[in-house]
Amino acid sequence: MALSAFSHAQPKDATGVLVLADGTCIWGKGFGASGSAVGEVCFNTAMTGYQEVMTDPSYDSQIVTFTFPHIGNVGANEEDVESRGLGAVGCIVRQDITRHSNFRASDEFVEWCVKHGKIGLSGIDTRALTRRIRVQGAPNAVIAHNPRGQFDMKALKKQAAEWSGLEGLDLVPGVTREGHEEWKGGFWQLGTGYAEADNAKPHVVAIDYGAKDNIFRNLVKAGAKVTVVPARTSLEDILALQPDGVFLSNGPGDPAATGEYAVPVIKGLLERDVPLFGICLGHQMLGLAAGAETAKMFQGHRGANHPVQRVGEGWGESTGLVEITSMNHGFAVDAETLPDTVEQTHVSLFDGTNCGISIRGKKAFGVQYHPEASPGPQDSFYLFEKFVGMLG
Ligand SMILES: NC(=O)CC[C@H](N)C(=O)O
Repeated sequence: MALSAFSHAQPKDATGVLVLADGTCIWGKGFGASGSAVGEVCFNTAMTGYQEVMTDPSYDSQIVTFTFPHIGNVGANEEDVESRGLGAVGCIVRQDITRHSNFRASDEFVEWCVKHGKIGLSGIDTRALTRRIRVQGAPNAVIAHNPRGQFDMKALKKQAAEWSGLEGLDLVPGVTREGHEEWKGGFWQLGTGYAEADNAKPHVVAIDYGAKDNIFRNLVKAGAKVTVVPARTSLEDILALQPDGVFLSNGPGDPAATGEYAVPVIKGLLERDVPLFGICLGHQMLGLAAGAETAKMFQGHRGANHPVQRVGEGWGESTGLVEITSMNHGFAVDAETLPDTVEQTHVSLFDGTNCGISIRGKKAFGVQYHPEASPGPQDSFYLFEKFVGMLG
C-alpha cells in the first residue's frame, strides 16, 4: 500500500496498525500472524540478520522497527535462529514483503512469521517512526493485524495506554529453559551446517535468562564444555555441577526486576571466587551484584555497527582500541554508581554509556554488547577466549 504519514483515520486498504500509548495510529499492511500484541517499540539499524533479531529472547515484549527497508528479501531458514521462536512480538518494515531470493531459504519470511506467532506491519514510514523514537523516546504500543481490516480501536488504544511498560518488568521466567541441557553445537559453516563438539573441560555452567544460541556456540568454539541451566537454579545446584566458570546470559526486561533470584546467586558466586562472564542482561546483573545500579535508557542501542572502546587499566597496548559490536539493550549499568571494587573496561562511543566492567581482584567481567554477534561483526570473539582461557 502507499506510504503515508502517520494518520488517525484508517485508509481503506489497511490490514494492520500500530497504536501508540498516546493514541497515535500508524496504519499499514499487516503480515505474518493475525491478532494483536503489546510491547515497547524500538528500532534496529542492522542491515542483515532479521531472523536472528526476531528470535533473540531479549526482544520479548518489544516491537522492532527495522530501519533497513528490504526485510524478508532472503526469506527464512531453520538455521539462522537464536532460540526456539522466542523474541520480538512483532516487526515494522518500510517495504511490503516481496518474494525472497536466496539459496538457503526454506520458507517465506511471511510464512515463518505466521508459524512463530510474530505480527508484521509493512508500508510504514520507518524513518519518521525512528525519528519519533529518537526525539520522544521508545513508546509503548499495540501492533495488530487483521486480513479483513477490522479493528476494535477503542480496545487497542486502551491496551496500549494501560500496559505497564518494560521498566520494573521481569520477563526472564517466560523465556528461560525448564531443564538442564548439555550444549553440543559449535560454529556454522556453509555446506556442513553447525559443527558438533564434545569438549571435556573447562566446564562452563551457563545460566539461561533468555540466551541467544550463538553465545553457547562461541563458548564451545573457545573450547568449553557447556551445561545450560534455568534462570532460577539455586547457588547450591550450580556449585553441585562443579563449574570451572559460570556464564550469565542476555535476556529481556528490567535487570533490577530479577533481583530476588538472580542477583543473590551471582553475589554468592562472586563471594566464592567462581569465574564469571556476563553478556547484556547478565552484565547488568553482575553490575547489580557488585553494588552498582542500572537505569532505563531513553531510546536504547540496537544494531550491528556500534563502536565500543576499551578503556581503563589492564588492556596494555590495546587500550583505546575500538570494536564494532552488535547491540540490543534498553537498560544500562550507570557508570556513576560503580563502586571502587569495579573497573569500567568498555564505553560506547555513541553516548559514553557503560559497555563493560571487571571486578577487581576477581576473574569476573561483563559486557553490555553482544560479542557473539548473530547478526553482526565478530570483533569481540576474544572475550570468549579470555573467559575460557582463565578457567584452565
Ligand atoms: N540483550 C539483552 O540482554 C538486553 C538486556 C535488557 N533486557 C535491556 O534491554 O537492556
